[in-house]
Amino acid sequence: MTIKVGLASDHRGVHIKARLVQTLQREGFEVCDEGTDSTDPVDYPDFAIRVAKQIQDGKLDRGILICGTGIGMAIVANKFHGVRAASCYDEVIVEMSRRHNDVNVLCLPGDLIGERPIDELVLMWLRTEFECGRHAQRIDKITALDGSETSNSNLDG
Ligand SMILES: O=C(CO)[C@H](O)[C@H](O)COP(=O)(O)O
Repeated sequence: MTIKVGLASDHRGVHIKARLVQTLQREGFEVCDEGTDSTDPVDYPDFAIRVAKQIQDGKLDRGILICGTGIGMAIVANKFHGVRAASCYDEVIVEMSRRHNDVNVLCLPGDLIGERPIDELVLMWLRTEFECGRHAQRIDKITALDGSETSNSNLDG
């Protein structure tokens, strides 16, 4: 089954996004490019929302968001149910984000990652499986927090 991947960036990640769109299409992924498409300054929440909402709604399997640090994108994306977003770029952290945390939205720091082998890093992330096992019950506890912001007995201790 073809994996559907949504990508979005702000002005600081637009060049990396353009490169990744081409790489992922070449590698056989179904790619949904949600902008931005120029280096004109934009607000990263507007673009994180476009991808995170589709993950929440089951229309995309994975998301890749790029801003200067990856942090703002991750903060926004994690507001959406079922989204597990993390800002990472180191090879070990990127791999672990899949194996232990089942991260489904990879947030990249465009300001830092320009010289790194970004294609290999992202392809590795897309192809690394969640280990399940003991990690699955932890993900279940995270998922249980979705929608329970106002009366959350899970946070009482
Ligand atoms: O990294 C980011 C958010 O986490 C943004 O890319 C960054 O804050 C944008 O800053 P500026 O408007 O100065 O380009």
